[in-house]
Amino acid sequence: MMLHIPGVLTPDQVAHIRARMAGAPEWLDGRESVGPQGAKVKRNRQLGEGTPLAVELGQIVSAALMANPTFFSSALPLRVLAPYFNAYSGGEHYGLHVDGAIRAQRGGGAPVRADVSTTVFLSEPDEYEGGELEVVDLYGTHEVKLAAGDAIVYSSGSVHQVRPVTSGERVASFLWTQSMVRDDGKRGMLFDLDTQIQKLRAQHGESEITVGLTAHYHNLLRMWAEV
Ligand SMILES: O=C(O)CCC(=O)C(=O)O
Ligand SMILES: [Fe+2]
Repeated sequence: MMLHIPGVLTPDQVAHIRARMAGAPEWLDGRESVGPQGAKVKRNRQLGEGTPLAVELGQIVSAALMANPTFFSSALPLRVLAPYFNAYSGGEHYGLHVDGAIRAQRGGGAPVRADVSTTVFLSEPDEYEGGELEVVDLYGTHEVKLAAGDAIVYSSGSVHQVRPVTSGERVASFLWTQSMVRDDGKRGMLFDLDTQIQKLRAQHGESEITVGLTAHYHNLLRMWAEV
């Protein structure tokens, strides 16, 4: 499942994050945070993991995502890893790769299984050329380039890449989530069911039918969720 979630961050939050990141000494070569396969195709910069600045800005992004009902319903988050921040310019890119399935938590804690990948765009599409996030799934290749503050949520099992940024600069935040529902197909079905129940409730109010369907949703969650 791939889902575009508009307006995860407000324009003020985007402006604040960008002002804090601009010219910060914490920017490092993105190859420092990947294994040998990723390092061959990765050319970008990232805010140093665990630096006070990355932690401070990461908290804004995590809090906004966790407060977003569409993110919650689509990702069904159990554990959310601290967000990262990246920047691409001057032809920088991140070639075809897959995100590692198991990720250590900074500062200890149980490892997290990456089920859902999220990119929150921090640059407007007209600020740079190229830089599309291309996600390959069963249905083909999907090109994603969203407004600043919008997020894309996709399966961490998908091969993907960030196309070279040929002019301007693309900055973004990205993170991994372990979902209560590991399987992408089941998670997608739960999201669809929840969305339809919400629409039914909005159009016709609460009724015996919405209560019955909500019971069905929770019974599926009980069957499929790990907590
Ligand atoms: O910048 C993005 O949209 C995604 C970055 C990415 O795929 C990664 O760092 O693993
Ligand atoms: Fe990736």
